[in-house]
Amino acid sequence: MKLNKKDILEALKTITVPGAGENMVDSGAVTNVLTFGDEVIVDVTINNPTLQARKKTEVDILKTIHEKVYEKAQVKVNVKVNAPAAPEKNEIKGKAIPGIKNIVAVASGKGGVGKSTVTANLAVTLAKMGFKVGVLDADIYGPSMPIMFDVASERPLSVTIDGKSKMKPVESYGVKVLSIGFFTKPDQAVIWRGPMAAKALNQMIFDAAWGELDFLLLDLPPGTGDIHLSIMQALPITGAVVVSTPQAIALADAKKGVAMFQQDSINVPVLGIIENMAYFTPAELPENKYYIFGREGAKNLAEDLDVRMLGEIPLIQSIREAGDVGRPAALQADGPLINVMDEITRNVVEETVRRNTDLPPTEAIKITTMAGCAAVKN
Ligand SMILES: Nc1ncnc2c1ncn2[C@@H]1O[C@H](COP(=O)(O)OP(=O)(O)OP(=O)(O)O)[C@@H](O)[C@H]1O
Repeated sequence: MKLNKKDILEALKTITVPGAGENMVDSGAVTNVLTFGDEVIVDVTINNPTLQARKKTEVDILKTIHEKVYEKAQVKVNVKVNAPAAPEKNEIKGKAIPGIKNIVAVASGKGGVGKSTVTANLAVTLAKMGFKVGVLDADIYGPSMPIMFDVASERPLSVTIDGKSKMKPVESYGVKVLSIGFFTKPDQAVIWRGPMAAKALNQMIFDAAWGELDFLLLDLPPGTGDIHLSIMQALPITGAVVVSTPQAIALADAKKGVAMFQQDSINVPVLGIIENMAYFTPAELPENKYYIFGREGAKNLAEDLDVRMLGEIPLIQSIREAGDVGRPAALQADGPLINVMDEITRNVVEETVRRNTDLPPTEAIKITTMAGCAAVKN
């Protein structure tokens, strides 16, 4: 069949590119259409640089041409991203920390959704991939990293670096850990309020001997309170990952979490959403998936907010057991979590690289390639 350009343009007038109100032809997003027999090449330019936006544009064009013009048309879509001009001043806030390349905040709107479990598993997976990783547990309401890394009875030692006394993070499974939990008794209610907690956190960052780190994961307290603001003002946060479970109530809070980071005055890029406890898989029936808390809620939320869905973590008994005994489940030799965590971690690295390409380089945003990360190359 010989396709004609006019029919293609008419069909493309029925769809938009992400973020645009007008259809993709009238908005000027479609910059060229070429037809040869049953082949079509569509050049389209979009403003949104995310992988989802590019994929969605491509799929929408493909589907529309197949549905409205010719179902066997061979369609090639060239998506160009009209990258926003690099901001004049670096958007990263706070002082850059020498040696720390990326600070990734792990947040959740609601408590108990598994934010700390995800942080611990992300950390050990990044370390397995060859990255230098630190975890800073800033969850003043329930610091859980000392237990999750089996270092609850340890305390950071003091070391002298360049004549200054510094706090040496405790090391476990190749990950350097500092936690507000090291400075409180386990049974003591933590009633620190924002400024005090922020001061303690500042010390754990600026007065700590982290050494060289590719990633410092920051386990934030749940919610969107004052303490978050203090932390984000004090620290050069590269990007944030938001953890949610599939229930509507958790998703509503996750949405607030994403909105907090995206607020103009904060403007911390959201790397994506991770859905935890996405489905239940019993150990004896590893192929079965039971969506007990609802299905694809986080995926829909990610699409809605136009942020990346980084992956789904199942509800598995061994994840809870591993957390309780202080050996993150991602360290197991195999099991249902390994592939899932590898994929999510790769996605986090990918999004960090993408985000760093869009901003001018600073001390805080140095990872610009994924070279050296064997697992990422797979
Ligand atoms: N995917 C999972 N499968 C099984 N258990 C899980 C999973 N994720 C988290 N858990 C368990 O749920 C409990 C809460 O998890 P976690 O402490 O990580 O939540 P949190 O969001 O960090 O909580 P907080 O509100 O204290 O910050 C823990 O006992 C943990 O082991």
